[in-house]
Formats: sequence, C-alpha cells, structure tokens
Amino acid sequence: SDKRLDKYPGPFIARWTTLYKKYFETIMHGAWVDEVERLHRLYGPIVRVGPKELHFSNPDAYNDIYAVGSRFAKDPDTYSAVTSFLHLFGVLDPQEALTRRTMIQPYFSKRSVSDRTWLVQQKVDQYLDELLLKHAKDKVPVDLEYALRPFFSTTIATFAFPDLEQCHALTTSGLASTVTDTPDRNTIWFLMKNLHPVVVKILTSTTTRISLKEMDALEILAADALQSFPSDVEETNANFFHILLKRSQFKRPPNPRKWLASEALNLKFAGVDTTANPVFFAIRGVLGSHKIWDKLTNELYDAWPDLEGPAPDLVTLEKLPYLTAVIKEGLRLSIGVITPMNRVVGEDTIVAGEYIPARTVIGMSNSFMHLHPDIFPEPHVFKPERWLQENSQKLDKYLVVFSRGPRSCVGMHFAWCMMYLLLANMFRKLEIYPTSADDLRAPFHLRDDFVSVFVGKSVHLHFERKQN
Ligand code: HEM
Repeated sequence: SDKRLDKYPGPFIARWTTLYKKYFETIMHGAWVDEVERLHRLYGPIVRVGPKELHFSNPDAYNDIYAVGSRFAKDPDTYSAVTSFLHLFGVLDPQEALTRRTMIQPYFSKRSVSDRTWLVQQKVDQYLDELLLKHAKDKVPVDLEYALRPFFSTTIATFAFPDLEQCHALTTSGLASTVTDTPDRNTIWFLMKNLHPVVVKILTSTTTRISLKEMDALEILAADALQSFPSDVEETNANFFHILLKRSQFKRPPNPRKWLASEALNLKFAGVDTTANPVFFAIRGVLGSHKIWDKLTNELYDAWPDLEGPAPDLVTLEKLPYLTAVIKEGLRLSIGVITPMNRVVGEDTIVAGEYIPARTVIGMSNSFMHLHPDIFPEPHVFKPERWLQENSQKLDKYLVVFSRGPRSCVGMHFAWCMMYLLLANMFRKLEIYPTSADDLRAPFHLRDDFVSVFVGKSVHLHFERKQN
C-alpha cells in the first residue's frame, strides 16, 4: 500500500489489492464503473480505488487529467490488452505517441475526410439497399444492435484502402474480403486484459481466427505499399499505408510490415463499436419519440427536397442543427470509452486543486461528464433539444466522447462524417417501422468493456423506400 495516498478515502481492501477492481471488471461482468459511481456517492469527489489508483468525479478534474498540456503516460495496467501490439493506441509514452500521431493524423484530417466523403456515401447507399432487400416489411426485421457494426467495419476498411481491389496478391488469394469482414463483437477487453494470452486465444477463437486472417491480408497490403514506396501516388488517391510511409520516412517504427498491418487492424478496433454505439442510441432515441422523429425528418426534407437529386454533401449536413443535436445526444448516451482511461502521474502534480504524488494512477470515466445531472438534467433521457437552447454551446465542453488533448481520438472527423451521412440518408430515404414501441423506451444499462456495451432490449426494424 502507498502511504502517500492514505489521505484519500475509499474501501479499505482497495488500498491493498487491485483484485477489488478486477473482481468487478471480470466476475461482475464489467460493473467497475457502476461500483466507482457507488464509491463516489459514499466517499466524495476523489476516491482511492486501488493501491496506487485514484478516481475523480468532479468535471474540473477531466481537463487536468486529459486536456491539452497533459503530459501523463497511459497506465500500463489499464492498457495491458494492447501494449504488445505495434499500433499507436498501445503506445504508453507521451513523447513517442506524439511522433506516431503525426504519421496517422493526416489521413484522418478534416481535409482528407472531406476528399474521401464520396467513399462513405457509396457505402451508405449500398448499406441502405441491403437493409431494404433483407428487411422489407414481409421479411425478418433487422436487429439494430448487430446490424450497424458490419457497416462501420466495411466503411472503415474501404476508407483506409480505397484501392483494395487493385492488390493482385489479395484478390487472387481470396483474402481481400477478410479486410472488410468483421467479427460479431469487436473486443472482449477485460478478458484480454486479465487472463493469460494463451487462454485468451482459445476463448476468443472466433475473433482471433478472423483477426489473424485479416492480419495476413493486411501484411500483404503492407508489403505491397513498402515495395512501391516512395510512390508517386497523389495524396488524394493515397491509401492509409502510403500516407503512413510518407510521414514516417525519417523515423519509422521497427518491422514496418507488421507495424503497418497492426495500425490498420487497430482502426477497426478503435472505430467500429465506438461509432456503432452512438448511431444505435441516436436511431433508438429518434424512433422512440414521434416529436423528435418528425423534427428530424422535416429538417432533412427541407435540406434534401428531391430524392432524385444528389444527397447533400457533408458541409450541408454539418449545418443542420437538429441532425447535429441528434448525433450529439447519441454520442453522449453511448459514453464512448466508458472505462476510466487511466494515466500515470510522472512528477508530483495538482489535479482538481489537490496535490497528487508522482507515480499515482489517475482517471475519470466519461460517464461522470455525460451523465452529470447538473449539466445534463434527466441524463438518461434522449433529448436533442438540450443542445439547441440558448447558451447550449457551453455544453460542448462536457461532451468528451472523443476524450481530450494529446491522446484524444484521431478518427474524430471521420467518425462524424460516417454518422452524418448514415443517419441523414437513413431518415430521409427510408420509411422505418419499429416492431415494438415499448422496446424503444425500455430501461437499459451500460456494461464496461473498455467501450460501453448496451444491455437492454434491442431494436427491431423493417424498412421501405420513401417515395419522395
Ligand atoms: C464516435 C466514434 C468514436 C469514438 C467515441 C472514439 C473515441 C476515442 C477515444 C475516447 C480515444 C482515446 C482512447 C484512450 O485514450 O484510451 C480514441 C482514440 C483513438 N481513436 Fe477513436 N473514437 C471513435 C471513432 C474512431 C474512428 C472511426 C477511428 C478510425 C477509423 C478512430 C481511431 C482512433 C485511434 C487510432 C485512436 C488512438 C489515438 C492514440 O492512441 O493516441 N476512432 N478514440
């Protein structure tokens, strides 16, 4: 036990062992954040939740821990499931991460996303056609909880590799499609974090099998890119690997083929569940209230009166206030990464006005921001209107779904682009028929598996094409 932290209140057992936390993470199926909430009600705004670990609940602490200027490293224990991978997300050291982010960011910049929006629109069109074909009124309804993930998985892969079909080695080996495939659920984080790797491999055999095949495919793509580097491909036509290689010319991580493949695999790990969850909450919330549903469809109708004409571009959609509020509300309720993204204090420091000694592990779950009843009254209710009041802009600083600062999400603009296009097209082009209105308003719970997992009644839908 670390005596320097004795002044912070918390359960006695947590002073001595991390098993207290592990018990809630694993045996209690991801109930750690629920327990932390209970502890804050009992002990106040700073709780000692482990021998070296403090959790904060006051919104002021969030900026101190995560925002611009934060120089804390990621906590090796929290991220142990990913530190053996070669991708950026698994990098703990802030300096190393800074260098690695400059290699990846250009591909996901606002400009680059705007240049590649047509790829997303193409995927949205294909996806809606598929929904209409498979889930028309006389067919089985779609289970929305599972139906969104494949869309994001294919769209992310296509966005990263628009030229996938031109890789001869992949198309002839039949491996090309594994890049766009997705396992049912992307992660079993706490299993990966807390069990021996061999046991994990056996237990997660489906995920592992698909990921391994996908890794093979990505390594072939990587070898291709390495062979043709330096390439004369223009930036707008470049794939993710071309940009990574260009930006890492002078200092490249060792084993470039494996590094590139790992970086690409992580895009799905980082981008599929995280984006599918808010879209699920947005659709569920809109369909759950006729008032909200009407407002959204009217706004979309005004922006896109003639369905025969082209879909509105991203810039137009970004200016639609109600659609934007619907997405923000989806993001807020989904929480994003729900687990406290723990950081290690390098030198003695001040957080939320308190002196914190070096080597302390500190963190704050996004849920303490997104579900704060003083900031978001009736926090569990889907209310786009809360983002549309006078002074609502001040709420934006409490929406921390992409986290903040030097380790915040690099795929943020791309995620917004996918959410705008999918939701606008879905609600403008499709008549949507939920099979049960009650299911849309049933209580739900969020399980912590790093990214939040919805536990509640799913949403089942039929579709028809709107005539105009
Ligand atoms: C709404 C959807 C998304 C949410 C809520 C989200 C949220 C986050 C959060 C909270 C982090 C920081 C994690 C941490 O510190 O442990 C993060 C990192 C990251 N995200 Fe996202 N993300 C989303 C979509 C995406 C997409 C679509 C991509 C790319 C395809 C992406 C790529 C990444 C990468 C590469 C990192 C690692 C950054 C680093 O380690 O410095 N994300 N994301």
